[in-house]
Amino acid sequence: MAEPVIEAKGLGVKFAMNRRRKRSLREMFIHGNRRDPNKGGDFWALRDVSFEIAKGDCVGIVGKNGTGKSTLLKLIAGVLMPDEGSVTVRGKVAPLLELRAGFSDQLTGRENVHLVGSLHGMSPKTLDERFDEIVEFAEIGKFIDTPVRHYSSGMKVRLGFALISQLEHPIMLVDEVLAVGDKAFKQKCYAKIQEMLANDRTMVLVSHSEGDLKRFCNRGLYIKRGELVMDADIKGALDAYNADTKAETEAKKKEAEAKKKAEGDDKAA
Ligand SMILES: Nc1ncnc2c1ncn2[C@@H]1O[C@H](COP(=O)(O)OP(=O)(O)OP(=O)(O)O)[C@@H](O)[C@H]1O
Repeated sequence: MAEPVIEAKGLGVKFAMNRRRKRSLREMFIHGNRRDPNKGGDFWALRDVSFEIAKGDCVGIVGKNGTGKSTLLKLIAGVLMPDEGSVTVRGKVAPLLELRAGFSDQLTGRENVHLVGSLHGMSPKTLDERFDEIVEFAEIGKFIDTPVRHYSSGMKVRLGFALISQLEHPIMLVDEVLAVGDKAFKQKCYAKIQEMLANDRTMVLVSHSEGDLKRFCNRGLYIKRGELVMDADIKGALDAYNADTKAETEAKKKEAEAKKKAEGDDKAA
């Protein structure tokens, strides 16, 4: 049997709860330059996550906000190192993470396309040949010579997608990108992704859109509080996630009703 393209074994990442954020002047004035010890400490954003992804698979990662989906993509992309376990990726990765392709705000769209394209291994010749196609796909027009900091989030995503989808790398990582584009752009992205998957590429997609996940993915990983609780076909993973969400909503509703009733009983007494 062929080796998996992506292989995660016992993956774990922990973050410092209160470490990386700089303090505002106001907070420094109130608290001094000391950290609040109660807010410190580490927490595991992902723990003991193991799975294998075969060539040609399109895997959707589902789960609530803050459960570790983007963290998992960053581990696969190699931009984050695990604290436990390992991830082996066999092949080059085209990453479209965090609604941008790694663009620098102060550079123009044109400069970014050349810089980021070459960082991903595109030759100057290929970049020149494909430049017009990239700009046309992104519908950026004359704004290609404007610094990216003046772009709307939709424009950044369009240019990022147009560039990264030109890479011929066998593995594509996509984080919530499809949520940002307008309807017409989404249709173009769908067609492009279908084309890439038809060419036997492997894709890992993080999305909160059930429609997008069902459209592309044959498999689903459901992550709950940093743990992989379901590795199944996409319908199975979504069904498990939806069932948990429904149960949580009902439990919260019951809790609120009980609280309201107790308050009413107190008033009546
Ligand atoms: N660099 C970091 N430093 C500290 N904590 C982090 C860092 N990156 C992520 N986290 C925390 O790790 C947890 C998982 O974050 P992650 O972005 O992976 O969640 P997610 O499932 O992708 O969420 P969403 O659906 O909202 O995008 C969250 O609690 C988040 O606040």
